[in-house]
This record gives sequence, C-alpha cells and structure tokens, in this order.
Amino acid sequence: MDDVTTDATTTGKTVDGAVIAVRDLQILDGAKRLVGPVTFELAAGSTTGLCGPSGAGKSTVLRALVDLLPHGLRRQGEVEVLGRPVRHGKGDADLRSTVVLVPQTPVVFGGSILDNALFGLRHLVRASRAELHDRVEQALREAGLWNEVGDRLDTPAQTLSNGQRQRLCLARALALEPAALLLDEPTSALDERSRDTVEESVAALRGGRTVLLVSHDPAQVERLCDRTVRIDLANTCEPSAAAV
Ligand SMILES: Nc1ncnc2c1ncn2[C@@H]1O[C@H](COP(=O)(O)OP(=O)(O)OP(=O)(O)O)[C@@H](O)[C@H]1O
Repeated sequence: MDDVTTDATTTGKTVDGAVIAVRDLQILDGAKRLVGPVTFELAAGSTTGLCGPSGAGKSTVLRALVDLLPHGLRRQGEVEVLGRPVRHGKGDADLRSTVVLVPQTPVVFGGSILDNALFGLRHLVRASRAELHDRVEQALREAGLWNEVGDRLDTPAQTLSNGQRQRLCLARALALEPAALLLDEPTSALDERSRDTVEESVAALRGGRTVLLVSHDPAQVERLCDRTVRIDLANTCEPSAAAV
C-alpha cells in the first residue's frame, strides 16, 4: 500500500484519470488554520484511506470536498472534481450527485426502506419510477443489503439494525452513481459482526468505485485500501503564506 504525505510540494498536475484532485487545501476559522495544507489525488477506481490523529481534520476535509463546510469555516486551496474546479460556497447542484458523503452516523428517515434508498435519487435524478426502482435494487445489491431487505422494501427503515442502516446509507449514496464516495468512519459505531458486513460491502466496491475512507483503524485501512493519505494536526495557527 502506498503512503502519501500531504505536505508534499504541489505539482500543479493532475494524475490522468484523477476523480478528485486536492491541492494545498486549508480550512480556516477566521485567521486560524484548522486543517492543512492537504494535497492528494484520487485515481479512478481506487480506495484511499484518509488517516491522521483526532482533530487533524479528516471529517472536515470530506465536508470541504462536497462543499458542505460548517458555517463560519472557509476553504483555501484547490479542489477539482473530474477536472472541474469546485468553488467554495457556490451550492453546485451537480456536485451533490458526483461526490457523495456517507456520514459516520447513519441518517435514516421515518419512511420505508425504499423511501430511504430513493432519497436523493428522487430529488436529483429525473427518471421513471421503474428506472428509479432498478437503480435502487442495483444499489442495495452493491451495498450487500438486497438479500436481507429485497422482499420487505415497504417496511420502516427504523426496523433495521445499525449495520443494516449503515449499508442502507451506502446504498442511498451508490444509487446516485457518484464519481466518488466519501465514507466517514463507516464502522465506528458498529459491533464486530456489523463491522464485518459493512467492510465486506466496502471491499466489494474496490476497483469499480472511487472511495475515500476515513478510518482510525490501521488494520481496516490495510484490509480495504490501496493507499493511504495521512494528514497531521495543522502546525501553525496562521494560514500558510501561499494561501493568504
Ligand atoms: N464548526 C466548527 N467550528 C470551529 N472548528 C471546528 C468546527 N468543526 C471542526 N472544527 C475543528 O476543526 C478541526 C478538525 O476537526 P475534524 O472533526 O475534521 O477532525 P477529525 O480528524 O475528523 O477528528 P476525529 O478523528 O476526532 O473525528 C478540529 O480542530 C476541530 O475542533
């Protein structure tokens, strides 16, 4: 597995086929630098582990990639998705289905399993009901959940176990057929058995999907990832000169 240090000098070049390119990304709270600078690229079909100490900014980097930084924080540096710059705070609708973040705690709504899997797809994609259903089935299969829920899609999603909920959220994201999937510690709240089923689902995506996985568990990163990007705690309280 390759290791990538994130304070590497910026080349200004994008690896052929990079789905996401991040250059000198910093997250600022006023004049205070919270995160970065971070530089990395995600090759198409790769599974990359995003690692680093608590507070280094792993979750915040994921949020910056989908342009959903917490209120008051701002971004400096470049983020490109499929060669196109992502501009901070522009509410780019295309980005919502191109790069999809699955948060640490599964967000399951009050409706049925089907409603939950369709959420996002229904709002972001114009397709017939049959087409939507096909995409949901495919996504549930890809997330390793179809065999458990395929015959009871109309039952409330709240009846699912935590591991199933996490895979439902994975399916909801996969249904959008995103160019990249960002997984924020997808197994941190799960028992060992549920962790294994979620890991199996993530492992099955390898090679086909582009995945950025935040994990505190080096063994998990070793099991699931082709390479690792490490970020360290921001070492000054000021933005770097290049970013000012
Ligand atoms: N809304 C916010 N306002 C101000 N600071 C924030 C905000 N959100 C996060 N931070 C700060 O940004 C830094 C990075 O936080 P983040 O949660 O991204 O780290 P992390 O590496 O994901 O941590 P962990 O591994 O503990 O989940 C921390 O110093 C955190 O306190």
